[in-house]
Amino acid sequence: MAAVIEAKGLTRHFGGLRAVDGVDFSLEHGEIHGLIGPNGAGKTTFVSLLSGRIPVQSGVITLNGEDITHLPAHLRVRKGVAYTFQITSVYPRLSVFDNVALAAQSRGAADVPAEVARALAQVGLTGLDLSIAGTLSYGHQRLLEVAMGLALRPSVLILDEPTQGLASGEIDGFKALIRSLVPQTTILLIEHNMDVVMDLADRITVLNFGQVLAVGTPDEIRRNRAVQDAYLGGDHAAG
Ligand SMILES: Nc1ncnc2c1ncn2[C@@H]1O[C@H](COP(=O)(O)OP(=O)(O)OP(=O)(O)O)[C@@H](O)[C@H]1O
Repeated sequence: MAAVIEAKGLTRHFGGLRAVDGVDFSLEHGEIHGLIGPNGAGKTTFVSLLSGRIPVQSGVITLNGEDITHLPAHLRVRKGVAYTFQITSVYPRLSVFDNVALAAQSRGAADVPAEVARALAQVGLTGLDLSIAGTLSYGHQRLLEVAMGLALRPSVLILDEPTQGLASGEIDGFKALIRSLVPQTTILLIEHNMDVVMDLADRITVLNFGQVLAVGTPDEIRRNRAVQDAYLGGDHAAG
């Protein structure tokens, strides 16, 4: 498999804090790649660097071989990299339809209503078009966020803790959704729910103190001693 996104030596410090510290990373076409690590390990900062939400201090990011290290976030979206970040990206006073329509319009979709219907069907929110987004359950707002990401028709979809707030009965549906998206869409998934990430991911990267602790299949990661130590021992809580 070829890399769709590659990062080399990616670094972002906040003052003396090494949030992301020389990370090498490769996202292969069509895979579901889990990104895990204890709280504060640098996961959100790392994907924010990939999406262009915050600037890189040093290192290089390539997308299909093209250097995008300094490309503004909206141009990365246009090139197919969509990052659905925490719930703040949903407009709570707008309808479900309008939220997804904004995303579809932003990439110049020809038939916005059809695009909205497609994205809502993919995440299982059909029928809630006219609901005001802010009145949805938290779990449904997370799915709405995914629908907004899908309306961008991304080749890479970065999801930051998408199952947070989902009821356990909704998690199976979410897993089926993610599986239905690959291989057309490549998925990078920050996930605290170990069962979800172990079940879904083809490969997992573990960050710890801003650095890559391990990369491997779920089985390899489960058996990795350094990973076990980072989660079970150490001086910070498990994520
Ligand atoms: N804008 C910022 N200014 C200063 N420090 C920051 C900033 N953003 C993140 N940090 C710090 O960088 C470190 C990495 O944070 P980050 O949110 O990337 O970790 P994370 O692995 O996503 O954590 P969590 O699992 O808790 O979401 C933390 O110590 C955090 O406090």
